[in-house]
Amino acid sequence: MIPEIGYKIFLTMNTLLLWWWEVDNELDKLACTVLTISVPTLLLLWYKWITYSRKHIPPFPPGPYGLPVVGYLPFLGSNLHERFTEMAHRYGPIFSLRLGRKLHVVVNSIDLVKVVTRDLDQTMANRSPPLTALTISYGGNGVVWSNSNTHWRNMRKILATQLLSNTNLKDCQGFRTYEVRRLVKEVYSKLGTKININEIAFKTEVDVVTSILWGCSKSGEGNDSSSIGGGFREVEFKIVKLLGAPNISDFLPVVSRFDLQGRQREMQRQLEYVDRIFQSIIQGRIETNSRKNEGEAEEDRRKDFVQILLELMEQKDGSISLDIIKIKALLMDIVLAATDTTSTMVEWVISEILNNPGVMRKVQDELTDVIGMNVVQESHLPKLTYLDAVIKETFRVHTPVPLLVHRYPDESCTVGGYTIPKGTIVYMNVWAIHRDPKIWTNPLEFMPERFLIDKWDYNGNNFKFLPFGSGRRICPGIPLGEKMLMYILASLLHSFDWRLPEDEEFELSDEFGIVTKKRKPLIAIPSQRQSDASLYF
Ligand code: HEM
Repeated sequence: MIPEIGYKIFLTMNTLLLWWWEVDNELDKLACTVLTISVPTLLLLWYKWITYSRKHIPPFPPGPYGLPVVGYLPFLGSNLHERFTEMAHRYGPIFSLRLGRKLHVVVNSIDLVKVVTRDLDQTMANRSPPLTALTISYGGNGVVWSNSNTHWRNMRKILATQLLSNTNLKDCQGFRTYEVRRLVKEVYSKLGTKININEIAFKTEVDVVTSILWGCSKSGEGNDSSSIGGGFREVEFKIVKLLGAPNISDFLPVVSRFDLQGRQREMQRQLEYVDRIFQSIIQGRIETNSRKNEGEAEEDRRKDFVQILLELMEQKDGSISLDIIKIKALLMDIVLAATDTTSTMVEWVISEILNNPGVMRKVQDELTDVIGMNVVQESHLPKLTYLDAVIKETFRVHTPVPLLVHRYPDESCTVGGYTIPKGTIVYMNVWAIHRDPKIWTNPLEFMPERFLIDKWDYNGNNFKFLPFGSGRRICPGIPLGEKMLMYILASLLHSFDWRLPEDEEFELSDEFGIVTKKRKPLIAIPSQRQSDASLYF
């Protein structure tokens, strides 16, 4: 049977060959010869090229297998930063995992973070906002979730020159002093009672930030007529939780319109709450401005950020294109980025100080030396080097944004010898770097002294220590964040002794989110530390 089939194939080939060479003139014969030689040669070359390039395109980073359709999603668990660190021990400093349809890559070493944020900073500068982030950022119209484009550059420029410049921060010193003094006064009125540290720090930070943003809408220092309101902390906590929670709609776009977990709807509700506040501030300001234009007497006051943005919006030279949506998106970014991070850090620092009596003693000794029997002022802050080291050590151990905000390459690239295809979500696990025993001695021990040796800052140039990120997407709010942390902590620790309530369990575990917080809120009891009661008013 088989020889018969072989014979038939041979006959067919023979017939085809005879037909191929059946030509009448010399020119056709030449064409046949050229084709007979060139087609197999080209095929051979093409085959060689494919096998060569397959061998020379680096592979994807190693990683676990997942299930069809959902990938590794069901196995992730909740504390992503810890899970990713465990996986790095297994798969190496760079690994990949498929979540639904999307490839995710996690980078866990200083060398590779340097590649992402320095060598490939431009390629990796985009974001791919989750759907909840798109909702809360008015469609990615702010800074945090915007791609690296002209709009993003303009927004960062406005932040750097109009909001966070040295001059503006200096001009706003009065707001900070007022709110921090108010905090001390409030705690003084509650001596001996249980206080939720995050709650009081959050309120102070929100009041400072909103004063800088729209202070001129407040009818005077201390008058809360345009305050963002008591319910805002709960709303912000929900927003931050939703931003960090995995959403099936992001991983399986085919089901996204059903919003199976209800996360986009929940975020929409939070947006509506905050939007009502922004709308009333902006609308009120537009009306005030138009009354001024009609000749109403103008007070000689510094311009707040909302006023600056509205004036930029009116500029017709086309250098910056702003509209009300973009203004609201920028306000949202600032309020969200500045407040929860700062209050979370105040809570972690005081927790670590309470957990380490030796550290508490040294902090208080320094405060006594530098400030003595006076009210804490911003001019004291640069002299508090030990407190500064305590804050940095807390950033290392309890990194509040442990995976930074992910990057999203706009073209395929190579990191650590592996291919990262265009459109991969890239996380930088700075939490793992901050606890890497190859980099830090006794990394799990709280030792502020390590930050007294050498010069450390938050500018993302020392890749061992990146609590604010690095590269072009580094946090622009460092000057304000750093100042507020020092000021609130110095004031709370100089004015009061703190102790833990006996009936409350104290522990230091965390709960993952885009801002990773203390799992159990810190409750502490203040007592008066300064004999002079006038220091509290
Ligand atoms: C303790 C306080 C703060 C911490 C720990 C913190 C941390 C961070 C981190 C880790 C990032 C992401 C960086 C990256 O992706 O590489 C970030 C981005 C950002 N932060 Fe902060 N931040 C703080 C305070 C502030 C303040 C006070 C502001 C504004 C007034 C602010 C505004 C922003 C903005 C707008 C971005 C997005 C930058 C971009 O995508 O280009 N942050 N922050």
